[in-house]
Amino acid sequence: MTERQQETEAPPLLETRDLTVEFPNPAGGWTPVVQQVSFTVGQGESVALVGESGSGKTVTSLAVMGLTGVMGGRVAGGSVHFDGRELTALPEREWRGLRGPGMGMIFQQPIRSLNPAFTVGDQIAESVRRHLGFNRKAARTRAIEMLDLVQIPRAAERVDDYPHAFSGGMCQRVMIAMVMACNPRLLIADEPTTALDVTVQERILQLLRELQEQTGVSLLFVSHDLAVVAELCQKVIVMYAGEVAEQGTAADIFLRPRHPYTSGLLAAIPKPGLRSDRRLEAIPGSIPAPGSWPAGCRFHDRCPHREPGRCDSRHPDLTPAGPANEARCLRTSEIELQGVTVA
Ligand SMILES: Nc1ncnc2c1ncn2[C@@H]1O[C@H](COP(=O)(O)OP(=O)(O)OP(=O)(O)O)[C@@H](O)[C@H]1O
Repeated sequence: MTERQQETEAPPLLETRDLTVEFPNPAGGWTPVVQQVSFTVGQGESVALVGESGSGKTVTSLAVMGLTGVMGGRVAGGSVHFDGRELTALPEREWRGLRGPGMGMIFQQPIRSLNPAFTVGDQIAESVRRHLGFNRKAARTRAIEMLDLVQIPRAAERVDDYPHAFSGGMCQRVMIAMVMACNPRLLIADEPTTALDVTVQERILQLLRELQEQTGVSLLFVSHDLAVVAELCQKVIVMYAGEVAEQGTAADIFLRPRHPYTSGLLAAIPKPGLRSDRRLEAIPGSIPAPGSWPAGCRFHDRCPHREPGRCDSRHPDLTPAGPANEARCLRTSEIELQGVTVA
C-alpha cells in the first residue's frame, strides 16, 4: 500500500454524523438550529465551514467542543467522534481532559477571550499548568516559546504584558499561542480574522498555515468569507439554514459549485485572488430563521434556478454531485453553475 493510500484510509480525526442541535423556543418546546450535519476532518487536514450569518456554523463547532449545554441548547441527535471516541454523551469531567490537549478553539474577538487582569504569559502558563501539569517555571518557559512561535517580537519581554498592550492582530496571536501551547490535535478557528484589517488578516492566515505545517494540527476553520477559505482549506462544507448544502474539495467547490447557494456565495464576494467573469451580486433575500425554514429546499425562495412545484415541495437529500462533491439540490445535474478561479 502506498503512503498516499494509507493517508486516505486513515480514520478521520473528527467525524460528525447526523448532528442535530436544538435550542428552547418561547412556546416551551425545542427548535432545531442545526440538523443532521455530517462531515469529517482528517489528521492534519484543514476544513472550512462556510455560510452566511445564522447558517449554523458556530453552533456546529461549539457542539464539537461539547459546549452546546453552556449556550442553553442540547444535542438532540447524531454523533461526534473524535479520535475514535464518541463525545456527545461524554461526562463534563472527561471533557476537561479533552479540551486543551485534544482540541482548542479561537474566536473572532480575541480580546474578549483574554482576561484583562492577568498578563498574557500568566494566561498561557495557566493553560499548560492545568492541562499538561507543567510546573510554574516550565510553564513560563513554554509561554515564551509559544509567543515566539506565533511570531510576537521580543517574546521574553512581552510575556509580562497585559492584553490591553496588544493590538487586535497581536491579541489573536496570543490566543493562538494559548490554544497551541497544549499541543491540540484539532484547532477550531471561528471567524478568527473577521474583526481584523485586511493586512493583519493575511498575516494571521499565514501564521495558521505555518503552524499547521510545523505541528500537523488539524484545522476546522469557520468563516463566511470564501476568499479567505480558498487560501487555507482543502475541504469546504457549505451550510445553509442549519444543514449542509454542499461539501467537497475546495478545488472542486470553487471551480465548479454544484449548489446554487455556493455559486451565489462565490459571486457575492469581492476579493483579489479570486477571479470571476460575473458581476458582483449579493444573494437576494435573507437566510430563514430556525423554526421558519420553508418546505422543500430551504434555499428555494432565494434560488434563481428553482422549479416551482418541485423545489418548494421536496426536501432534497445530500447526494453525490461531481467527482468529489455532495450537494443538496434537486436540480444539480440539470443546471450549469459558474465558479471562480483561485489565482
Ligand atoms: N444560544 C442560542 N439560543 C437560541 N438560538 C441560538 C443560540 N445560539 C445560536 N442560535 C441560533 O442558531 C442559528 C445558528 O447560529 P450560528 O451562530 O451557529 O450561525 P453562524 O452561521 O455561526 O452565524 P454567525 O457567523 O453570525 O455566527 C441562528 O439562527 C441563531 O440565532
